[in-house]
Amino acid sequence: MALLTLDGVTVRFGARDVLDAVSLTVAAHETVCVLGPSGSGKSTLLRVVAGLQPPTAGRVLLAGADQAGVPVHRRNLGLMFQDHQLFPQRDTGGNVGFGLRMRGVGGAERQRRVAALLELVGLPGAERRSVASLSGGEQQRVALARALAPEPRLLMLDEPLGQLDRVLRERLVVELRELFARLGTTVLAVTHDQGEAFTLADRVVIMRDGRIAQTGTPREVWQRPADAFVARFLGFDNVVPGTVSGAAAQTAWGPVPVPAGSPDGAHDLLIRPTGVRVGPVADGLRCTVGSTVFRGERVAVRLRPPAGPELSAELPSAAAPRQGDQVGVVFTADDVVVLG
Ligand SMILES: Nc1ncnc2c1ncn2[C@@H]1O[C@H](COP(=O)(O)OP(=O)(O)OP(=O)(O)O)[C@@H](O)[C@H]1O
Repeated sequence: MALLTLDGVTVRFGARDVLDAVSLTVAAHETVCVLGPSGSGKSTLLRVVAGLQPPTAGRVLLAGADQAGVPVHRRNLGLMFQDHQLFPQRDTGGNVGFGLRMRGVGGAERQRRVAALLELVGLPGAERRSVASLSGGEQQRVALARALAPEPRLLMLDEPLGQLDRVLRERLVVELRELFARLGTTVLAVTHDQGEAFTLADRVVIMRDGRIAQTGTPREVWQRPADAFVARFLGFDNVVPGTVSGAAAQTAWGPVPVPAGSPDGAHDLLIRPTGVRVGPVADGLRCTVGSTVFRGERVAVRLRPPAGPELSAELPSAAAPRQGDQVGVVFTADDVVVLG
C-alpha cells in the first residue's frame, strides 16, 4: 500500500492555485524527489504533507488514514527543512536527542540512540561538541540525525543540501542514498537541483506552476521528457516545434529525421546534443560556429543556423570546429525525441 497519497490536493492563495489538484503516491521504502523551478509549489507540497499548510481542497493520506485535522506532531514525520536550524544553545547530542526527549524517551536509552545515530551519519562521539563548532556539512548531518531520531514513517527533506558547496553536496547526496537504502527509509525530498534529484531518487516528480508535469524514474524522465517544458528544465537546449510526416519532421532547422513509428502531426522535437553532427558545409544545414566550451574529451559547441534558435552540439575534442567556422549540420534520428 502507498505510504503517502495526495489526492487532488489544491492550495489557493488569493486567486492563485499554488498547488492545482495534485495527485501523487509514495510507496513504503521509496525515495521520491520533487523537482521544479522556483515558485512551482514544491515547498507548499511538503508543507501540506507535514500539516503546516491546510489544503484548500483534496486529501492527504498517510498509510491510508486521512490527515485532515491531524496536527504536525501527530503525523510521525521527520522534517529537515531549510528554516529548521539546529538549536545553537544545545550541543550536538542535545540536538539529535531533542525529538526523543519530547517523546519521553529516558536518559540512558536516549544516549544510546543518539550515539548510534551519530555513528550512522559519520559523526561518532560528537555528542558534546557545540553545533557552532561544526562545519556546514557536519551540521547538515546533525540535522539529518535529528530528523531520523524518532524513527519517522516518512522523512521529508526540503533542499537538504541547499547551503553546501558543490563538492560536499555531491559526496553527501551519495551518502544519503546509501543510508536511506540501508535503513529502508521512505523519503519525500524537494530540490531544484536536477543532479541531486537524479542521484537520490527512485522516482522524480517535475512540477510546473502547481501541477505535476511528469513523474518517472530518473532514466525514464531523462530519456523521454513529457514535453518541451520538461526537456528545457532538464537542460536540453535543442527544442523546436515541428510537423512530423513519416520519417521526418519539418522544422525551422529544415527536415529532421525522427525515429520509426513517431506520430504524425504538430509536435515539439528534442534533439540531444549528441544527435547534432557537424561536417562539411555542403552537407546539411549551414551553420556558423559560435562559442565553444572545452569539456575534456568533448567540446560543447553553439551553432547559429540561418533560421530558428541556436543549436547545441557535443563533439569529440579532436574534431571540433573553431568559432566562426562555417559547417554543415545533420541530425541523427536515434537522438531525436518527438515530445508530447
Ligand atoms: N503563505 C503564502 N501566501 C501567499 N503566497 C504564497 C504563500 N506561500 C507560498 N506562496 C507562493 O506560492 C508559490 C509557490 O511557492 P513554493 O514555496 O511552494 O515554491 P517552490 O517551488 O518551493 O519555490 P522555491 O524553489 O523558490 O523554494 C510562490 O509563488 C509563492 O510566492
